Amino acid sequence: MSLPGKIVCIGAGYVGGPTMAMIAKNCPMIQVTVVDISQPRIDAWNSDDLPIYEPGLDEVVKACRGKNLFFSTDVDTCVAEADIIFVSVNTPTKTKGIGAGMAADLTYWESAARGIARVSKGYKIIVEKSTVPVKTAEAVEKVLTSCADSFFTFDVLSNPEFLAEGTAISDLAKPDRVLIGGKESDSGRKAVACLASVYQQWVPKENVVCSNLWSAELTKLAANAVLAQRISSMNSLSALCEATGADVQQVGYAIGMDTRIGSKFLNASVGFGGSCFQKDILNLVYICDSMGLKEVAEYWRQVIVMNDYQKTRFVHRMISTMFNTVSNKKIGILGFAFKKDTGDTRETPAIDVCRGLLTDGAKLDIYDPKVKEDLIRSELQLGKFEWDHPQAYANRVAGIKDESINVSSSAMDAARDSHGIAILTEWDEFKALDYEEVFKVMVKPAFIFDGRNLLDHNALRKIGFVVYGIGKPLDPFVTEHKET
Ligand SMILES: NC(=O)c1ccc[n+]([C@@H]2O[C@H](COP(=O)([O-])OP(=O)(O)OC[C@H]3O[C@@H](n4cnc5c(N)ncnc54)[C@H](O)[C@@H]3O)[C@@H](O)[C@H]2O)c1
Ligand SMILES: O=c1ccn([C@@H]2O[C@H](COP(=O)(O)OP(=O)(O)O[C@H]3O[C@H](CO)[C@@H](O)[C@H](O)[C@H]3O)[C@@H](O)[C@H]2O)c(=O)[nH]1
Repeated sequence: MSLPGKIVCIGAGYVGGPTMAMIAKNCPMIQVTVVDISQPRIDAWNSDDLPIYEPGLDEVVKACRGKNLFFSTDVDTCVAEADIIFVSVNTPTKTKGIGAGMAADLTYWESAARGIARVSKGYKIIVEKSTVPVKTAEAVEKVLTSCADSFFTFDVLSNPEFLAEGTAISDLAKPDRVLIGGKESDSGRKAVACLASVYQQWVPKENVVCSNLWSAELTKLAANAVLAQRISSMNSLSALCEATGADVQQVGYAIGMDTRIGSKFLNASVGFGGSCFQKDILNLVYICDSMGLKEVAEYWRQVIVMNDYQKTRFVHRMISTMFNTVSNKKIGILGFAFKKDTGDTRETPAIDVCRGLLTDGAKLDIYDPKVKEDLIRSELQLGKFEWDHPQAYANRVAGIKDESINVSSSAMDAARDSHGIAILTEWDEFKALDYEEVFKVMVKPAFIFDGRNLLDHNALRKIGFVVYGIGKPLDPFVTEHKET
């Protein structure tokens, strides 16, 4: 199967940028262009300060940019010239209308498809890279057939992306699998083989899996649902551990040794975040509901219910431990990103925890090594699901007062004069802090609420801290959690 000459990707985001950089790196004979409607984003991709932080990304981009990797806002020309068009635009949760708060908003997808139809001639392969509801390929096909020139022929493939942020480059370099779904027709099979040949430049053949279109679309939602379900399962057990004196890390370790279960994704936490898990599960629940599968919808909905419960539980635990009031108390928030090694704050549990504390009158001092002050402030003011809608920054949430929030440039500054510290992201640098010094600068009793079970709790207790860890036996000082 001959390789394509030119690939374009519509959407220069967390997926489009790194994925295309990896294709460019491994396929020097292919010209890869990433296009976007956002001029600032493209400018950043063309600069030394890339728009996203991802370990190893700078090196890959710098090695290929200007050779066979390009970033451009000239969407029409690049699409017209490409043999394969990846579509990696955002597919956020709808904020209004039918399915608001649940269904995927396909506005950006449809607009990309109409753009392709407008400028395309000859034969092209259109690849769904965005996470989309099952049967989106059918809708895309209808848009392309009704809007395009009669000289345009195409195949639509589903090639969902499974990279995780923070490890995107290593995930892309050695993916567990690459999944390609296509139509079971001659043309569909050829298109699948063509895309597979691109990945096979660096991914072993046996790791490139082919399926029908609908299986590939559903697999993406299912994979995220199952991963998130494991975390919610452990988080539910963490509440039981605290009630019984069991230790969720010991439980997770022992069940993970069962090879049928496996050890990954069993860490209880303050809650899962990120742009995908909640959005994709809500989408799955909406699809099940739409198909009349109420019990199935309810089953998956519980994964989100448990995640929300965990974030609320953490805030309640903090407040009840600090003598049932945080009013006017300074609290240091260490970590705002949804996980370490990323500056991404989309759906980070820190938003809900911070809002919960602010509602109870706390003064927050927030530090994250990779998240800038403006982003922290706007995240705390945006309505639910609005982060992925470009127009949303105009509609700030009323009631969050800027003066209740300070953003510091070091963990020590955030901790100074605080009554308590909450660890909300598992950044390595929080493990290396000098906690003797931290203890000295805090108000006593000094509380640490470890939302990631990152620190050595016994060592902290020896210094004098009162410590709460998710799902860990309770410090005698920590009051029993009571729902209010
Ligand atoms: N972030 C992840 O780790 C991840 C992983 C796997 C899958 N996904 C899925 O991939 C998709 C993209 O996610 P992301 O995190 O990269 O989003 P993102 O918001 O970072 O990037 C999307 C980009 O698409 C651009 N865009 C929107 N409409 C456009 C159009 N018509 N023409 C050109 N550009 C357009 C936006 O300006 C934006 O820069 C989503 O469906 C997401 O669910 C994300
Ligand atoms: O044991 C665990 C593992 C993760 N998390 C949290 O879960 C969230 C998601 O983490 P992770 O899955 O590592 O990052 P994402 O970048 O959101 O990646 C997920 O979502 C992507 C977008 O769909 C998929 O491509 C990936 O396969 C899938 O792992 C983060 O808040 C983590 O802190 C836990 O609380 N406990």
